[in-house]
Amino acid sequence: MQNPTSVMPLLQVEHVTMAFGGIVAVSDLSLTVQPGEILALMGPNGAGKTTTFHVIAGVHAPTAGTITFDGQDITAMRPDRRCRAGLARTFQITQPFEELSVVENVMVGAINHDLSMAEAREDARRYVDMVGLSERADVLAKGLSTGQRKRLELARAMATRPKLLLMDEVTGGVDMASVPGLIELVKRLRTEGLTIIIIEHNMKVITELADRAIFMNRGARMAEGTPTEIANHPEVVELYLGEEGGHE
Ligand SMILES: Nc1ncnc2c1ncn2[C@@H]1O[C@H](COP(=O)(O)OP(=O)(O)OP(=O)(O)O)[C@@H](O)[C@H]1O
Repeated sequence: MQNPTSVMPLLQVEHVTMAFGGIVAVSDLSLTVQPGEILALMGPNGAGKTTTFHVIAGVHAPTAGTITFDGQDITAMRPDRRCRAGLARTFQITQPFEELSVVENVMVGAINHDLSMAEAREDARRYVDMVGLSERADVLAKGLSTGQRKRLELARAMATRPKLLLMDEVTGGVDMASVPGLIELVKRLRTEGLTIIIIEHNMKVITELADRAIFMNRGARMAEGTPTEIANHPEVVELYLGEEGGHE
C-alpha cells in the first residue's frame, strides 16, 4: 500500500542517457526532486551537469530514458511547452536583450502567460522589485553589472511563473560582495513555493542553499546526500574538493 504521507515528486528523471555520437555526456542518470526542495548538481568540468539541464529543459531529446514533470511525461515535449507547464531556467552566461530595458526584458517572460502589454509591464515591474532591481528598472540591460544581470535572469525566469527553476551557477562570475545578496534572494524565492535545481561549484553556496546534492562524474551519479555529507565524501574530496582549495 502506498504511504499516505508520500508526496509525488515534481520532477522524475529516469534512466536518462544523452550521447553525442560517441560521447556519452549523461549515462543512465535517475533523480527525483520533491516540491519545495533545492537540489544541487555538482561535479567537475565535463561531468554532464549542463547536459542534464538541457535534457530537462528540452534542448536535447535524450538518447534513452524518460522525464516526468508535475505528473506529465515531458520527454518529447517542446521547450516552449515545458515553459508553459512551469519549467524555467537561468543561464551561466546571462543572455538578456541588451538594447531592451530591464522591465522590457522581464516582460518577455511575463508575455508567456497571454497577458496584455499593460498587464505584462505591471507584472514585470513586480518581479523587477522582487529581485531588488527597482532602481535599474528602466535602464538598458547592457548597462547592468554581472550581479545585476543575474538578478535580471531570475526576474525573467520568475515572470514565467515556474514551478521548477533550473539555475546554472547563479553566483558564477559575480564579485564576492554580491554573493550573499544573491543567496538571500534565492532563499526568498523558495519561500514563494518554488522548487529549484542549482548547478553550483561553490561549496559554501551549496551548503547555504541546498537540501540535497548529487555529485556527478563522467555523466553518472557518483554520490548523493546532504551538502555536508557530500563535502565529506572521500571520493568527492579526492576528485574535487581537494583541488583548488575546495572551490570556494
Ligand atoms: N552538443 C554537444 N556535442 C558534443 N559533446 C557535447 C555536447 N554537449 C556536451 N558535450 C560533452 O559532454 C560532456 C559533458 O558536458 P557538460 O557541459 O554537460 O558538463 P558540465 O558538467 O556541465 O561541465 P562544466 O562544469 O564545464 O559546465 C563533455 O565531455 C562535453 O564535451
